[in-house]
Amino acid sequence: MRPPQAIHNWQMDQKADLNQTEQKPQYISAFRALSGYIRLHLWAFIGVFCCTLIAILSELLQPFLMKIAIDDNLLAGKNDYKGLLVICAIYLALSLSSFVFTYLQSNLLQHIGQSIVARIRNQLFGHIMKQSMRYFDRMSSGSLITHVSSDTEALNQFFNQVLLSLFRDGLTLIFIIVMMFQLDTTLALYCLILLPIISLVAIAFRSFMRTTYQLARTRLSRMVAFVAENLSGMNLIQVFHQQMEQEKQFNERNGSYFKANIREIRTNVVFGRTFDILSNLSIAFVTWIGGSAVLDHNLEFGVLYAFITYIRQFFQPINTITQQWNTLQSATVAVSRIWTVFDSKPDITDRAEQREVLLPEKVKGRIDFDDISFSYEEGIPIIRKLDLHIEPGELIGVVGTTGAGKSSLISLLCRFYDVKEGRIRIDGTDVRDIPQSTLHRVVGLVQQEPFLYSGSIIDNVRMFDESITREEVIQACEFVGADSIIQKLRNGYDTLLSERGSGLSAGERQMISFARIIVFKPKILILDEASANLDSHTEKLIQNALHVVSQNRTTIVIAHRLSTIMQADRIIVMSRGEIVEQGSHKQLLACGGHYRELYEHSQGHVAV
Ligand SMILES: Nc1ncnc2c1ncn2[C@@H]1O[C@H](COP(=O)(O)OP(=O)(O)OP(=O)(O)O)[C@@H](O)[C@H]1O
Repeated sequence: MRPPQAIHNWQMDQKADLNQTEQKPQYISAFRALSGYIRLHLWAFIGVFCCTLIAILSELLQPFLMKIAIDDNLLAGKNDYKGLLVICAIYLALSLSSFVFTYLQSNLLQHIGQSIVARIRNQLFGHIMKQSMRYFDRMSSGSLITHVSSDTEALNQFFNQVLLSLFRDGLTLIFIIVMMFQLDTTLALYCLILLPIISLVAIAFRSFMRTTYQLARTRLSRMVAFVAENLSGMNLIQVFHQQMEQEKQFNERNGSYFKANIREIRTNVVFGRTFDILSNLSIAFVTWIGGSAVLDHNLEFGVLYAFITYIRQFFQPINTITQQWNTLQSATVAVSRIWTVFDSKPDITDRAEQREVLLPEKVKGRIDFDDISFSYEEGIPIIRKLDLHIEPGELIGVVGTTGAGKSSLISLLCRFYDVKEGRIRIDGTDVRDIPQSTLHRVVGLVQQEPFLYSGSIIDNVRMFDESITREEVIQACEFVGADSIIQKLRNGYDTLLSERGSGLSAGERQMISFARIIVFKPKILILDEASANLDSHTEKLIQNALHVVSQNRTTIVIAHRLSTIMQADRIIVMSRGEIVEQGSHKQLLACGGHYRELYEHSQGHVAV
């Protein structure tokens, strides 16, 4: 069976990429989406707020303390050494407090952020797992991986950078302004004149930085997509000697990413330095205005000193908040992308009023396809009015040309999709009335490309179900004849398979799936035969395995080699979603129709 989502992966990745750049951030809905999670950690957030408050106050009181030391002690000529010592001690205590509470605040916020992101990641994965096949036809695996990895990472940055900055820098700004007004209203008002200029510069840079940031991200994702595509098509590249060509294309993409990065860095540096210049201009301005006031004895020197320190501190938070803008934007886009996934509902669900109408151990295995019709897309029929009735224990072979609808028929029986018209019944019960967990215990599937997980052979046969013993697994493998294959592997049953069982041939993987069937004992077995040419030894092993596994089971075999199903009780010949012939091998040969044609092709060693 062809994995449906593989068809348009590349094209869809491109689409996903375009969507990523086109999507506009929607701040309010993003905050609304996250608010439920934030509420769960409300007390911790209040803790962060308090720590931030104490840390900022500790920091901002230091210049004020210096002002007291200068004006009330040093310049007052009191020679109060003890008072000076007390001020120094308080200064140190404030520094310590600032250090401790900044540490607590950022640790607490990191902890909240990581917990929220871990929870969202879990929910997202769980949600994706519940989707039906139609969803995976629409979504590329690449974009789903992006949602679970990069998008949740963007959220992580939101909590650890943006939120931290909004808390800390926002409050710092407010407190600096309050302290300035506290010290001297006139001088504070002069400083506020600077605010519109600072804001204009920040806004101008923000849009410029957004463009350079997005350019760099788009070029990075194009480069990553290129690498991923090349890795998956490596054999093709090597067969066609395309290494040099691909290297050239990679160099181009890498070069343009490099340029975009340099542009982004340059913009950031220019922005940072512009702020430095603005900060120095402000200091010069305040020194001139404040200094004149000091000379005229209208202002105390300590106040001027504190003002200059506050001006220096004033620019830092504005700078940081502006720099966080891009992170805020990508986090907002990530939230809307994640919530689009959360919004999708599986179209195959258990009916609410479902009762356990079918007991898996009591199933006899009768299957009825009652005049079923089906299409993946509206207006393109794949199965048309197909009527087929299979007796318990029957072995049915299904043959037909490529695209005839054989795999689709099986997908409908497994309820990966629902029929458009008609119904499919198992022992008289409509599959839509059978809970999916029961249905999948009744119907066992050995796929054309069986999926093996990273893990040992034992775990792959028992699907990590620890209640199935090692002995049962070994017995099952011996029963289907997979034992001889497994014994040849380096560590026998404990051999660790790499991702998707890539160390084994298609035939060997199918043999392991046969053992799964024995272990899980489904009453109905579907085999989508491996279409790859198998060596005669493995082919014989598979035929023997099929023979033993099909005993006392209703078995449907989608055959790519007629030799597999010549002994079947009945052979169904499909063409364009319809059954065009059915009967035994001999009867169909005698008819001289489609089957005979297929048989003659196969005798000429052409795959069916
Ligand atoms: N997920 C899908 N989305 C849209 N169309 C699909 C999907 N899967 C299959 N099709 C289309 O449905 C038709 C029947 O496909 P199906 O895989 O059932 O044929 P098949 O007889 O099993 O072919 P093969 O022997 O090559 O596996 C084909 O035209 C195919 O392109």
